[in-house]
Amino acid sequence: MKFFSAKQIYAADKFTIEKQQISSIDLMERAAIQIFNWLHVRMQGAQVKIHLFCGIGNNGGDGLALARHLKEHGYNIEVNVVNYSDKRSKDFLINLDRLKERKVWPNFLERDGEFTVIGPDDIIIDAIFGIGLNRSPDPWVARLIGHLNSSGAFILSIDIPSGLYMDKAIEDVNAVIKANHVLSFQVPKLVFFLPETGVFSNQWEILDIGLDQEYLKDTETEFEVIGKSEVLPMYKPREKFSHKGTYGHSLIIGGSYGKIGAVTLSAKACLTSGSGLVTAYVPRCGYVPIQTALPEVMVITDKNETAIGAITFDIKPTVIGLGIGMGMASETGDALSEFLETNKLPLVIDADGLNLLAKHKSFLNKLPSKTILTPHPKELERLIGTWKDDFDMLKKAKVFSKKYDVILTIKGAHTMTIYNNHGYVNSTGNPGMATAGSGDALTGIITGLIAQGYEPLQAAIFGVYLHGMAGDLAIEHTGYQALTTSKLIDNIGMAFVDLFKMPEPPQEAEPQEKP
Ligand SMILES: NC(=O)C1=CN([C@@H]2O[C@H](COP(=O)(O)OP(=O)(O)OC[C@H]3O[C@@H](n4cnc5c(N)ncnc54)[C@H](OP(=O)(O)O)[C@@H]3O)[C@@H](O)[C@H]2O)[C@H](O)CC1
Ligand SMILES: [K+]
Repeated sequence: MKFFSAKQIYAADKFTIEKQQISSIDLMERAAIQIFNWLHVRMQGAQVKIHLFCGIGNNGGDGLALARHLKEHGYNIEVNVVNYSDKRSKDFLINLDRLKERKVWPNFLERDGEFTVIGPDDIIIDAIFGIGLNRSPDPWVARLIGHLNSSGAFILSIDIPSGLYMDKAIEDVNAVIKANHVLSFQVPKLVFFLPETGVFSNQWEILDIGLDQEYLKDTETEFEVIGKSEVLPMYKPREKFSHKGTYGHSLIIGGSYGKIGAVTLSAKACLTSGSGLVTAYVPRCGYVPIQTALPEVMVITDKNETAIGAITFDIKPTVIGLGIGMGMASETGDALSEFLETNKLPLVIDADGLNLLAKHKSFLNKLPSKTILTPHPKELERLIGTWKDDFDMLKKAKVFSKKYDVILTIKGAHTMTIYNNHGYVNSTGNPGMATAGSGDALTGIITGLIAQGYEPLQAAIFGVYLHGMAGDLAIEHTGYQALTTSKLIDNIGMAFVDLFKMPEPPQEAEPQEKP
């Protein structure tokens, strides 16, 4: 699914209105009915106090239309118009009239007014600002937002938490609604996925308001979210008349004294994701542990006992995963430098491999085209320098990726793969995966996919998805706390199987009539 800019969403509205021969008020009504149905299915007429806070634009219009439906179904509502501007939208005004016709009289909140008291068991509907926010809210609106956030009431935001911009960072974190749930129209918003802004949408879901599918399909976007429907077409079925040579030979290079486990996990994940053969290249101290833990994996040892001192081998691997548990010894740096001089094989580089690249920036020029780098934010900072905010980070990551022609897979709650000015944001995974060795497993999976013939970009995107899905399947039995990387690896197989499972049918809501 793509992430559209506010401008593209407005254009989609316009296109839909023309093509479906409807008016903008009809689209707003669709949106409001969808939200009403969502609430009605859950509340079943319960008389909990619902405070609606509506701006003066179309987000506010959605809120007023919702208020009308709630009133008609006997809900206990109080409507507040947050009067932050005189420039009221046409559809806001139409809905204000429709509400007054039903004898609902909103409170108009002004700069110096008092705010209503809200109990912790009440519900707040946040329809103050939508995707049209383009400057900091006035201090009194920020104060109102603070008042709502501190009420303890459940906050349901319409489209986007008020105070979040679509395409830039927040100036004042106290002037943003902290939503318990967001009902967003038609398409997800990138800000739900970025670390600094994602915290304002605890949970979110998309409501289909019938924007033109053809328009959405044909419009190019910079970022997209990766789910099952994006990765399924990438899957390469196994041939009946194939053998282990068909699926490539992965070489995992890394390890140092005390960190041989990292290579063990990576090699196991690589094998489990389907690599035909896997060899580990480790210092001598790694020989016995890996041979004992992983009988399927072959081992080549370095001349050194405790840290890699030369990367030379006489096998012909398809792809190399490099850096896990490798340490930063100067002789390891020299070995990497020498290896990169002649290496032509595809590379996946993680952990200390990345730290060595950051320490010796000249190494970056020696990487083969489309090398995959898998940094966590701290490793990324060592590579690209500091950033002001998430948007600045994405800009710098794109520049770096272009400069060195590398694929950047930036690990986080929503791991993002950046290449060729495009960003792929992963949707699988969970907080349990913040555990030792999780990144080592990811390197192994991506390496294993390249071994099987996946293009590097596809391997990075698909590998991140599978890794997250394996973690999601594993926590069904472990919970977050007890999830270990070994258990995640045990679920890689089921993550492949899950690709072919049909999604659960959506819950049917009671349809509502137009006014
Ligand atoms: N296709 C869809 O997704 C649909 C979405 N709908 C809803 O419409 C909103 C977007 O509505 P819009 O009217 O464009 O914008 P807002 O409601 O977010 O804001 C209203 C205006 O407020 C002004 N503005 C912006 N920032 C500030 C500020 N800090 N202080 C005061 N005023 C501000 C701005 O106008 P200006 O001319 O003054 O710049 C905004 O235009 C979307 O989020 C959905 O909820 C439709 O209902 C259906 C289709
Ligand atoms: K909102």
